[in-house]
Amino acid sequence: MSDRDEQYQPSPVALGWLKATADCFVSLSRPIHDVGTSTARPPTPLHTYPLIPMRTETAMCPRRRQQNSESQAADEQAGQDRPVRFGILGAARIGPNGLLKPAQSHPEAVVTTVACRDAAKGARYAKKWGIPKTYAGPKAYHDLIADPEIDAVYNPLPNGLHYEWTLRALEAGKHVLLEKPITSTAEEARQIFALAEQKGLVVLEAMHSTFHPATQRVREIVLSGELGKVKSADVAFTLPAWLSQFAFEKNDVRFNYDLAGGCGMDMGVYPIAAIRNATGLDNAPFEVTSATATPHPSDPTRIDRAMHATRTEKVYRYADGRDGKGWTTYRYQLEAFVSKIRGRKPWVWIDPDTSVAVMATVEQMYAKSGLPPRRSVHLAA
Ligand SMILES: NC(=O)C1=CN([C@@H]2O[C@H](COP(=O)(O)OP(=O)(O)OC[C@H]3O[C@@H](n4cnc5c(N)ncnc54)[C@H](OP(=O)(O)O)[C@@H]3O)[C@@H](O)[C@H]2O)C=CC1
Ligand SMILES: O=C1OC[C@@H](O)[C@H](O)[C@H]1O
Repeated sequence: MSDRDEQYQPSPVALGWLKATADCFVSLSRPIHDVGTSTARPPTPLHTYPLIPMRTETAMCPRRRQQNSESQAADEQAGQDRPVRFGILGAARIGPNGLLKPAQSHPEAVVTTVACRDAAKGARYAKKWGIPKTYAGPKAYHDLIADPEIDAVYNPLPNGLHYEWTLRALEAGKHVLLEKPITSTAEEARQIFALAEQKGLVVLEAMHSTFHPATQRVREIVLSGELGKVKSADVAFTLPAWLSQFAFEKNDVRFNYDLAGGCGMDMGVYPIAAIRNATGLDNAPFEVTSATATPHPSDPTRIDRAMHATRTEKVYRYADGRDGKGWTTYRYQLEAFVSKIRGRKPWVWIDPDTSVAVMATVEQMYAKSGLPPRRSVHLAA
């Protein structure tokens, strides 16, 4: 086993995630006996970046000194000499896992601000997570987006608000880490990426599962052809009903049609993204030939709940015994997002066309199932 191999051995944590949430079953023409080890090199939780770029200023000639102070000024202007400053739109439940905890171990990311419509809730959230600045009230989201001391916005609003608030953030010159599902329609996703490109800003759909090394390893194995050609693929994401009642409130945003809820939106995007990723069909048009929705009792003609399939996967371990101490998918995702903002090449990236393609598949799924299309909404404030 080479040094490179030791860097990466998928962990049981990763496979636990795959088993519990998104089983990806790719049927290959040869049986899986031994899938080998990764040739790719994911970022390791052990590496660090210098926070402040090192500058040595010994006896410089005046010309050099001038150039140096110019480039220093440019760096400062671009904010390259300090961490990316994040603001969160809404005191959302996903905030801690999605950004706050990953940022604690990322030397180039800091969450400085949260905006919450309710002042007391916002203050509790800020205190609990050590966020120095809070905006509250009906203009809170506007205030956060207009804040010149924020470089990137994390948008974990309900699905139906993803589109509007991401466009607003981009218009204000902020990079956006945007929760899944990216938007309510594929066309909205296209518009978001078009605006980001026009403004030279980074938008990433927070499809965190894509960023785990185990996910990338599955892709690598399948695409290498070492196990033969793909014959079929079967992916499912399930949440046990007994857990659902603890995880979600009765009026949860997931079950709210007016906020673009529904299981296909909330959980369906993961299997669609996983199957695209594992088979390398990232942006290929998929034809949804049939879809059947199980109605949700709260809104049976518009909201769907889940069906599921299961699959057991082989268990992998870190060669160096780092079991359980590796990064979460969200942390790998933040690594990629910050790298992109800083002009480095992220180890894994989600192509805008892939996010659009996933959304197009979701749209087709709803159309085939007979449920109405999801729509984005505008916040009154
Ligand atoms: N990547 C992942 O693993 C996960 C991603 N998600 C995604 O994150 C998003 C939010 O999910 P979750 O954190 O569970 O949701 P929450 O209900 O906890 O948070 C949503 C936030 O949206 C704000 N909001 C603004 N307008 C409304 C409105 N009309 N009704 C309700 N809330 C509103 C609220 O902010 P305020 O504080 O201002 O009241 C609230 O905190 C979804 O898009 C979901 O798909 C969710 C869970 C996991
Ligand atoms: O990862 C997740 O797990 C449960 C879902 O309801 C949630 O929104 C999703 O992103």
